[in-house]
Amino acid sequence: MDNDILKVLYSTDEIHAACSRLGRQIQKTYADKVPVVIGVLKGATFFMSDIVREIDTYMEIDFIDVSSYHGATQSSGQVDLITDISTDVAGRDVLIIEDIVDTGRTLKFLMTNLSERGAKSIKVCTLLDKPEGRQVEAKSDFIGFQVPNEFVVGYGLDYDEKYRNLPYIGVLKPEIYTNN
Ligand SMILES: O=P(O)(O)OC[C@H]1O[C@H](OP(=O)(O)OP(=O)(O)O)[C@H](O)[C@@H]1O
Ligand code: HPA
Ligand SMILES: [Mg+2]
Repeated sequence: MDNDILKVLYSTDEIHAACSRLGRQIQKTYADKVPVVIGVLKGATFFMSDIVREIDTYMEIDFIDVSSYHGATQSSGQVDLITDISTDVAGRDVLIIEDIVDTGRTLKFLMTNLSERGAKSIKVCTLLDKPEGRQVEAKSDFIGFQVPNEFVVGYGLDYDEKYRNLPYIGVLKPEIYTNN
């Protein structure tokens, strides 16, 4: 897999340091609350499992599976809800955990969906923010890194469902997706 990577953006150690930093910020924000922390599948799997262990407060965790890239490097423009959370979020403080905010469509969909169900507050923590990709407004409260407008993979992020298990985050060589 390493041969398919143009450049490494964030090493395992840098990702771990970002999780610690974000965890401290989140812990302060929710010190006297019991948030519902929702990981967005599949991309946020590894980030979710690492970050919640950096936050020493009571919390509940749940997962929601939404999809819009369907293995491609461009958003289909349509966000599909594959599997819903099982928690009732009415009146609850919700923290969404994302791997990346790119066009902003997934986050906008989630914010609308969760606020319609009566969440008391909704905050967003994303490991990666790609502001140049934005098509709709979407703001995060806790951000690990700002990435350039390139297609990135690893640590949960996929191309064609692959590369999620890379332990670092890198830019995929364009010939990998332009040849397919
Ligand atoms: O800001 P956006 O342009 O909406 O992109 C961000 C979303 O896209 C990816 O999910 P994807 O649809 O690829 O599903 P996956 O997590 O299962 O790979 C990623 O994990 C984010 O959830
Ligand atoms: O750059 C990206 N890489 C992988 N998945 C993504 N989903 C949105 N943007 C990206
Ligand atoms: Mg994907």
